[in-house]
Amino acid sequence: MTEFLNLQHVTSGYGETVILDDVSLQIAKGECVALIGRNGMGKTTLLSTLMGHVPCRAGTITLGSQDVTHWAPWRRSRARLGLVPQEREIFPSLTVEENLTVARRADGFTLEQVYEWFPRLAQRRGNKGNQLSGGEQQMLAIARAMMGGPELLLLDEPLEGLAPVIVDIVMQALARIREAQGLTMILVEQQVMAALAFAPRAVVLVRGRIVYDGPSEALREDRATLDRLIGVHS
Ligand SMILES: Nc1ncnc2c1ncn2[C@@H]1O[C@H](COP(=O)(O)OP(=O)(O)OP(=O)(O)O)[C@@H](O)[C@H]1O
Repeated sequence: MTEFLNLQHVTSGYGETVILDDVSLQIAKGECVALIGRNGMGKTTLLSTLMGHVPCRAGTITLGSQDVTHWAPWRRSRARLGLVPQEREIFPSLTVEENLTVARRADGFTLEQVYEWFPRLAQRRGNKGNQLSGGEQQMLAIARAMMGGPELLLLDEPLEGLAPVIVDIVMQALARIREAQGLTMILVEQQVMAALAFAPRAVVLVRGRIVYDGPSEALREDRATLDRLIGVHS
């Protein structure tokens, strides 16, 4: 496997508190990984550590051939790390199109391209951020991240609070983006079955440590392990 992202013995946390504890993880270019676990197990902290919003206290993070362990967040974005944050963080007083164009990079994707992935956004292009439904805001958050031309896209609970029909639209768009661009993705999601169906590989965090790293399908079929590690009953 040619590693694209390589975490070696990464430890990070907040103040005195250690959250990620000696995490080692290698992800190849084009891979899609579901990062799952119960509430508070460190999934968002892992994404924040990758983005540089939470400092890495020990260990190393390499992206491509570059050691980014101590890089500032803006430098990591420039190195093509893209984040779709849980809070979406779209600009409420800007239109859809303005939200997208402020995030545009010369070597990122075009408006036409993201509208092709999300036709609903094309229809709403003149609407302000605060006039969008939750699903449209989520589509905009993903589309905006794509305007930056990421090679590694980190998604923090993109399905949270969405109606099932919108979940399908968002997942289909993500699948199209992945296929077309060979994008590497880490998907943090509480909708575990949807995440396991989408991503071929699953990583499970329990109290800041990786306790499972393997095929999603094996985990989907092993309800006892899923229940023990994540608490999935259905
Ligand atoms: N800014 C912060 N300051 C202090 N502690 C924090 C901060 N953010 C998160 N934590 C703590 O870190 C631990 C891991 O939180 P994190 O948000 O990474 O978990 P998670 O797996 O993403 O959970 P969830 O599924 O609920 O979002 C939790 O105990 C949480 O309370």
